Amino acid sequence: MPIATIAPSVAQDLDATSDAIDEVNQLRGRLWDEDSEFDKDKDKEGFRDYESACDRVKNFYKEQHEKQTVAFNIKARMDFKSRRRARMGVWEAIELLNTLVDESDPDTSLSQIEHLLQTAEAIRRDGKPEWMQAAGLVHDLGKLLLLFGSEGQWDVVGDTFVVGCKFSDKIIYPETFKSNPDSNDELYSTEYGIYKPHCGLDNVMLSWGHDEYLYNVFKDQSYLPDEALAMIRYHSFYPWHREGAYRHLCNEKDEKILAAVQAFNPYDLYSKSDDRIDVEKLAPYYQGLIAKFFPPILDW
Ligand SMILES: O[C@H]1[C@H](O)[C@@H](O)[C@H](O)[C@@H](O)[C@H]1O
Ligand SMILES: [Fe+2]
Ligand SMILES: [Fe+2]
Repeated sequence: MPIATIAPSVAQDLDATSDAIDEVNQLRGRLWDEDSEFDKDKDKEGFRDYESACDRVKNFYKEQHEKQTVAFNIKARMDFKSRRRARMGVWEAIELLNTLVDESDPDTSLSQIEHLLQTAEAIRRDGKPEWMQAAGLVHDLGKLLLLFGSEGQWDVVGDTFVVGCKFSDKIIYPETFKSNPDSNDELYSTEYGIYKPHCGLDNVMLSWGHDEYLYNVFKDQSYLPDEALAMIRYHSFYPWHREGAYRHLCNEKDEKILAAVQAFNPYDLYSKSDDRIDVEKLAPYYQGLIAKFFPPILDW
């Protein structure tokens, strides 16, 4: 947002130099543009090639698409609300996540900490605001569910989709939904299912996994702006942000947050081919960033 649009009184109160205004705006999530320099020179062909993906990936999606039912999703949300899984800081959580290998991902063999730092570094190099760097740094922390009693990988990782209405053919391996009992349900298999036209994504149940879990953790325990929370919540929702599905369920608010989620996506996806990073060297910078956007200890 241009500086001129800030109320003069606010600027005076802050005794602001333009640098100070920039900083305030960055923290509030106002100052950013959606263009990305970062992926300009990337060869995007090799990413998300599910046709020639290995059996590990194919088997993962077969199981996920069979088991993500409405009934399971209601149960997962009740379970989330009924207990606290851990208490720790964000950096500690990042270190803990490092033990995990994501079976749904055809594109990276790096550790999770490297993927988080690569994503955040790509955002930082592109001069994006601190809140977006913070979103990049934490966006996959929801995979901690794997250590908190998930049923498997199928209820944690992978792309997300809507349950409670017809499974979109824009989801990868759409044929695997044949074995999902909801495909034969007379309500859940219709275009709108349990939803009203343009009811808004806030009122729609996305398949349970690391996005939805982490959004619920951070929505009351962070100082992240709405755009950052949307990046976290919808980053795996490729049928929506990449393939254009589910527009009949979206409202005006969703059209706005779509731009934020799409702006985030290249950093998440294409940073997977970047150079290796030095975790120890970057740790102090990112610990400082964490202190700005999160309480020292959170309930997970
Ligand atoms: O395999 C990946 C991985 O699990 C990511 O964390 C997720 O965000 C993507 O949507 C998925 O395709
Ligand atoms: Fe993810
Ligand atoms: Fe990611």
